[in-house]
Amino acid sequence: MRLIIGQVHRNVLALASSRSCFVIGDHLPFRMLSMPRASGFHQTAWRGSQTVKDSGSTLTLASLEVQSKADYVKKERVGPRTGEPKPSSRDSGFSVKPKKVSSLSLKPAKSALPKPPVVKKKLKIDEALFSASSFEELGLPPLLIDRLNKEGLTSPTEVQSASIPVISQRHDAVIQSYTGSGKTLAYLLPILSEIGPLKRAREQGNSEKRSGIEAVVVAPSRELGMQIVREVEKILGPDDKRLVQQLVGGANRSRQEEALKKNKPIIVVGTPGRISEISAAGKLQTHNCRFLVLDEVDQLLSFNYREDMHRILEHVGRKPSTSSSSHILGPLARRSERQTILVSATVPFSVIRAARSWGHDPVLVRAKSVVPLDSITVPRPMLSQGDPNSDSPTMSVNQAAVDSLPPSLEHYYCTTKAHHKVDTLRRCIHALEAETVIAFMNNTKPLKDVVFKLEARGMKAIELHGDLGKLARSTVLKKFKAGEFRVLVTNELSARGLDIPECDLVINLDLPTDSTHYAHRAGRTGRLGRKGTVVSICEESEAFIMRKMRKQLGVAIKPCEFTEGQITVHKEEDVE
Ligand SMILES: Nc1ncnc2c1ncn2[C@@H]1O[C@H](COP(=O)(O)OP(=O)(O)OP(=O)(O)O)[C@@H](O)[C@H]1O
Repeated sequence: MRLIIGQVHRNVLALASSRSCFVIGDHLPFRMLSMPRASGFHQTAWRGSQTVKDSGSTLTLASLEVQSKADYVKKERVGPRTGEPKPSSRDSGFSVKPKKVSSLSLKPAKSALPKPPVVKKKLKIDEALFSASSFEELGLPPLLIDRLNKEGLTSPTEVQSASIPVISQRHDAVIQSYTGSGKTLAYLLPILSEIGPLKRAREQGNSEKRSGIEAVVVAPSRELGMQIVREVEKILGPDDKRLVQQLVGGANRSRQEEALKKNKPIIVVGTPGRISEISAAGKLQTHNCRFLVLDEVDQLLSFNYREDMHRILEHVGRKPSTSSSSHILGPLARRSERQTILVSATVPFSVIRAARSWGHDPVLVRAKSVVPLDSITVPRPMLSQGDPNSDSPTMSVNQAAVDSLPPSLEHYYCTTKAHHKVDTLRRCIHALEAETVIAFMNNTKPLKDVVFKLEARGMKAIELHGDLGKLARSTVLKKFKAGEFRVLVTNELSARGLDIPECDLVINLDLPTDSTHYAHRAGRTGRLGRKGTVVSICEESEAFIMRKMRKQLGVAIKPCEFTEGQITVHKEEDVE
């Protein structure tokens, strides 16, 4: 066995000892790397006491012995003018349903009365995700475990159980696990075990004295960057939260530079542009840095970030493997200089290749497996059998999306004319009785129009895009998370990393450009094993794209329509 991973929970960490066990061979798709997911996940998530529609040629999930909120028939009154169904309460095990603005009113109702407090529903988390061991078993320091317990975090998710020992053993790692599975803490916890006030006590004579920034976390968007900062702050606690510094774009740069000087943070989290800007100005000293994390690495390695990422990779930690002494001292010495951790739900082969060239004995960590990257070979396109387009260079990108989706998600698509999309969106939200909805479009301009149309029909909606300032963006998110708006209409900006646990429906008002983008958008719902539904609304001429994505992602994306306040799921043959 080439790698020693240390004391790890037996059921969780399956370290590949030979290439033949886990290799992605020419005929073995990428997904074969992982062990089977938590069983029964998908089906149990939908058990409820719903009435199921069963109608002749129409296939319902009940006929497949899977119950879904999509299937229950609701005896809803239909609005006299809009023909729109009235929302009814849902028997779904959710705690409380906040009252939404009636869909019958054509204009948003303005009332002089004080606003009733928004009661947010709680979506249930699937316990199968926590089949793994306790934080104690993973060897985290007691102080850190105390802090986690105070935050209500008592057991690690599967990907955390797999990652924490690997990172603690100083391996460079690529962490791949589906959206909402807890990847942020999967890398933050072992890092915070090694640096700062919560770190584990070192054996006598083995204490490394370090000062300055010890970890740099890079994320592609301000929102994701700030979300990671908040996670670190929560763990560090109020007295030590100054030890994490945000370096995101759009915020005041000189204030960030002052804070770096004054607070002497041990960890910085930021966007590539701002980190490299401050580094180039000589205000960010990262030579002693022990950890470099690239969150959403496949996006960070895209052309847009090339120059900034180049600088970051050159300046964070000492350059690996170039000095003659590091050659003499061997891989262990080089390894101590910087640990590189790459994270995403979608890992194309380009990331594996990059990780190999930056890392020392790097491993690929997934929820139930850890394999040396050396054992991974270029995957053959998934669609090679019988697909004439299978040699297209985009295939490796599509391949990356496999296993990126939470198993608790339901996927549908429906077709409509372009000018009826917003109407279909409204019908869909009512039929599924969704309360916290993220609707994605491809461009910024039409977002406002959609918001206007929804508001005009009494559905509280707000837009989020990159043209808004940093403050406006964070205000929008705060209000949406607080339940002040039912629909967030947004673009690709919100597709990655955004964690809004209450989100129960994602809608694609424009189809995503490929299955990787589909996966990240879809992953905004169904977080941490909660229920979630994804509906793509497209034109008839685009339906083939959905069928293609279904193949590429390896999930059922069922054709459906929304009529009379309910969803009707079709057999695929009905629409072909
Ligand atoms: N062990 C745990 N116990 C309870 N909640 C957890 C645990 N770990 C993470 N969470 C919560 O789960 C949610 C999802 O975590 P996170 O955002 O890290 O997922 P992710 O895998 O990075 O998703 P994405 O790929 O979309 O970025 C967050 O709200 C986080 O606070």
